[in-house]
Amino acid sequence: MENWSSQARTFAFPASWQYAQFDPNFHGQRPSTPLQGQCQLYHGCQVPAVHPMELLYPLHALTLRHPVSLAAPDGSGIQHPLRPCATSAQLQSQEDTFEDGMTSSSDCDLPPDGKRRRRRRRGKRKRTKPRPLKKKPLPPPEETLEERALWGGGVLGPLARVCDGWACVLHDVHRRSFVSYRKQAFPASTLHQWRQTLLSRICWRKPERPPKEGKEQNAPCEALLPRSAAWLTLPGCRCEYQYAGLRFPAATMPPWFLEITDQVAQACGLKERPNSCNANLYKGGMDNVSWHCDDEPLFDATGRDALIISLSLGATRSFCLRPKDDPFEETLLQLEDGDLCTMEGLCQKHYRHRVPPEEDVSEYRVNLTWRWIVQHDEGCPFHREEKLPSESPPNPK
Ligand SMILES: O=C(O)CCC(=O)C(=O)O
Ligand SMILES: [Fe+2]
Repeated sequence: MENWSSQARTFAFPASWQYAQFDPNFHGQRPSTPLQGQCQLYHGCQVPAVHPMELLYPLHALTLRHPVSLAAPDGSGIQHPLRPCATSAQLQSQEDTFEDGMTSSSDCDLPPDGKRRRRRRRGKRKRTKPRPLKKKPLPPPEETLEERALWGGGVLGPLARVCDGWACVLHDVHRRSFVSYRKQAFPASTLHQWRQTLLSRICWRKPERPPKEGKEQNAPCEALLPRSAAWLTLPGCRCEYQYAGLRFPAATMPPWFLEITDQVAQACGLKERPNSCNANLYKGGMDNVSWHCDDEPLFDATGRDALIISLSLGATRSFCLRPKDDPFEETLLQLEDGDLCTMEGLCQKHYRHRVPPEEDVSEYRVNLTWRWIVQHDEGCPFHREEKLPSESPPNPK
């Protein structure tokens, strides 16, 4: 259990936040630290943010009601762990306000077969103004954890419930979506070494399109992905990872990468090693990943419970999640060096997530997200005609 008073930090709430909502399960107890500002804020209740106010709060995660224009605090000396997600100009941009984040660079643009289709233009002009965010009806309830246990990587989840050191960030039974979070699972020296090795030994790719014919010879290439990435699988697997119209062939996890994988698996209490990992390199604050869900057929994460485990190394970046049916309910997490974070259950079916651009960040960040391939590509030696069966917990004794 976290100690509230020793971890208290000060940050500012801009007036434009309509609500701040704390997940009652997040720390499991009310803060003893007094809150500065015009209203009391307790665990598990919503309060209108009347005016920019300061809170003394040991906060790791926050669920917000839009609009989330995170103004930088202007008072000097205020420590601000919730840094602005973007400049106000960027907040006005399509990226932030599109209903579905379906910008041309969005990673969730692909149909389920993974092939990008050209949309036919019917003489309509390209939309220049963002479509307003819209709340949709709540989807029907998913099976509860009592009705069907959450079973991933050989553990009965959510991880925050069963594994020491983990905190709950999101516990959405209705949408069977859970996010767990763990700090300081590894010593600083290990993190430093992992980061150096990953930076130098992963074959990072940043796909680009060369300038169109007729353009100047040394005109810059167009970046097709706002970050660098790599895709790793267990030895023998040759599944490609396709997203955003791009294809990442499998690189086999080398022994040093398997070592990192196993240490992370141990910190999660896993009984089984994940069989793939998507790696992202953010070379500065403008590298980002837009709203998307990891719904590629390889993982079948919208059809069954899926566990995705993320390790962050280097720069602190914001990680945001919001339900597909309610883009106004946003959960914001600051992922710091060494932080572990999961997405569990049907998170990919019901939520989208992103790492927004942050102008004030200059350091590199490496992020590894381990997953389980359950439907191997046809060209992969592990391919089977039928999908692998869903995991199920052992029979109760
Ligand atoms: O960098 C992150 O924290 C998220 C990466 C992500 O969403 C992905 O690889 O699908
Ligand atoms: Fe993702």
